[in-house]
Amino acid sequence: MSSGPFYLGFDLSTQQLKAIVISSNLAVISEAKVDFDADFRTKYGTKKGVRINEDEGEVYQPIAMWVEAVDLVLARLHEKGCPMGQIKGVSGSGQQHSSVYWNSDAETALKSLNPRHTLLEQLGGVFAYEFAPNWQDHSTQNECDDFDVHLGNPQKLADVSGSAAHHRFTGTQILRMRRRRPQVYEATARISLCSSFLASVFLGSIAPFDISDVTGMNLWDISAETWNEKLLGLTAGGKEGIPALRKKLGEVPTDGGVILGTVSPYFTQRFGFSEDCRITAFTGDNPATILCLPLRPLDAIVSLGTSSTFLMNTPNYKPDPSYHFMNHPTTKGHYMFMLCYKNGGLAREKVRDALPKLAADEKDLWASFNKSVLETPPLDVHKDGDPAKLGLYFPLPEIVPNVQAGTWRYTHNGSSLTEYSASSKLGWTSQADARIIVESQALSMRLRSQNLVSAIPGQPELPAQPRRIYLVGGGSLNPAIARAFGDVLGGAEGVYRLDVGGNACALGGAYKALWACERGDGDRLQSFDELIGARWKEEGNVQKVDDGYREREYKRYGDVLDAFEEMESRVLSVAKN
Ligand SMILES: Nc1ncnc2c1ncn2[C@@H]1O[C@H](COP(=O)(O)OP(=O)(O)O)[C@@H](O)[C@H]1O
Ligand SMILES: O=C(CO)[C@@H](O)[C@H](O)COP(=O)(O)O
Repeated sequence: MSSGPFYLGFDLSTQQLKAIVISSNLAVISEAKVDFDADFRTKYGTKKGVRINEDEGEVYQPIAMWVEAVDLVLARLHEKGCPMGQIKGVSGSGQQHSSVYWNSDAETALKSLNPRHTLLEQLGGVFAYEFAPNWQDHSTQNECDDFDVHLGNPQKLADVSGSAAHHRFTGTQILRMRRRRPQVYEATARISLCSSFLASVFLGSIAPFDISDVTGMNLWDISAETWNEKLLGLTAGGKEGIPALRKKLGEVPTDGGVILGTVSPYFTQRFGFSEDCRITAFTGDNPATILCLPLRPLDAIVSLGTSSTFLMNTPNYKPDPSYHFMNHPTTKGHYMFMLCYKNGGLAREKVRDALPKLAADEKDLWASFNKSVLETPPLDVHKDGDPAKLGLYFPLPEIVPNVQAGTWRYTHNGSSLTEYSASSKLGWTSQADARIIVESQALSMRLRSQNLVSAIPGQPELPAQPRRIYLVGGGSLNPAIARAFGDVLGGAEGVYRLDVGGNACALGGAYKALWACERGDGDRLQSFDELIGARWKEEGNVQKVDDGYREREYKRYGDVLDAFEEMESRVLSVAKN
């Protein structure tokens, strides 16, 4: 094992709490995780990590479950022999947008944690609301409507805050909390995001928001680097409510590498952390993902977790209501471009579960799904003249585009788009669905990112496309998905999978802790890219899993992009009527 110092990164995602420990030279030393459904079974009443109130569109998670998971994941790291005493810095990530409402006892309780008792025993009573709205929550349509008009229109809101109003964005969630549960809003002393909640537990004091994660709230003015007064007024119910809301939100340090303090004595005494182990700002899971490798402009990351996201690092701020721009978590003047789909992993699982079972499925849950994807030709066009198949598979209401749940199947014969009907002579098998859902997710990403890609320097003969596509998240383990994403999205240098693919956000968190602790200062201050870029080696960290750009396929999918867009608008216009 390498010798210390070591750095610890967390990821508090929808279904799990993951931890990863790395050395200064970026070697992975130890990993552990808690899976909410598997480890806590029925204790918290969650399914796929969340609870749902269908009537109101609320999707939420018990905070007690997160609190209990912190002790458990650390106990697991400890049992594995992880040298806790040599951990010099801690950071991490949390699912974005999710909010925690602390009451006025919280600060004192965090400061006086007793290592002889569990966190859960001591933090049970410090929340004004015992649940955290999950990013899949869609209870805030009225609040989104209010946000979208408050600065004039959705584009103006996107210009200021990086995004138009979204159900899961924290500003709309806080506004709904004030309207729907005014007693909770009143009793709330501080509000955290999931990321700053986790940082607070380690710090033993309520931690500020991170400069990147704060841009997932619809409240932060990105260019002014401060809260937007008008949006605070809307959320607080008028000008007079703004000071109280500001207090709940706190100050936001603009430096992503800020050291917040040292670890709470609870962790030194209970798990053997060193007293000088430093806590740095925790960020969102997507911002942390772009920190898991030195990501150049024109590289793209596709995260295939519960949600699917498409991420790029760019110096160009070009906000639009249909996607998100967020502050880069470490690099001032850079932004994270993001598309976020609610129907990612769970939608693919639904299609997978409808397939006829194969013997191979006993060993690999994805065997029949993968066979179907690989044996179905692009767009299910078996021979010249067959129409292309296009579909949208949204078991949950979708974010991109903002449409209700449903499944839609269309065919396109080169000039016209027709809704598929079961009575059509043309067959549409469940095997075709496997290929079409994966293509559809990638086509949506290609459609919306086309203005961000350009010709690759040194390869002017290639059409504009990402240079590399990196796959991360649970679905990155899947070779058939890698192949189909390469077919649709290209990737001039290929499609790569991160070796800790399911743990990319936690790894990005660990790199952030390392950078914050070792970046130096004054004239010797190193940027994240300089520090991590100099230590990061491709070998052992990423594997090429697909060639990416194939001229014929890339063109074939390019030819149906307009039809795909048209299918989305038809679905949207029917949904609106
Ligand atoms: N071999 C695989 N093929 C496709 N999807 C997979 C595979 N293994 C895991 N997954 C998907 O990964 C998802 C979990 O990914 P993960 O990144 O851990 O999620 P999260 O961070 O949202 O909790 C599951 O919903 C599952 O559908
Ligand atoms: O809402 C978003 C991004 O805007 C989601 O990407 C969440 O950040 C959670 O993602 P998982 O990692 O749990 O899938």
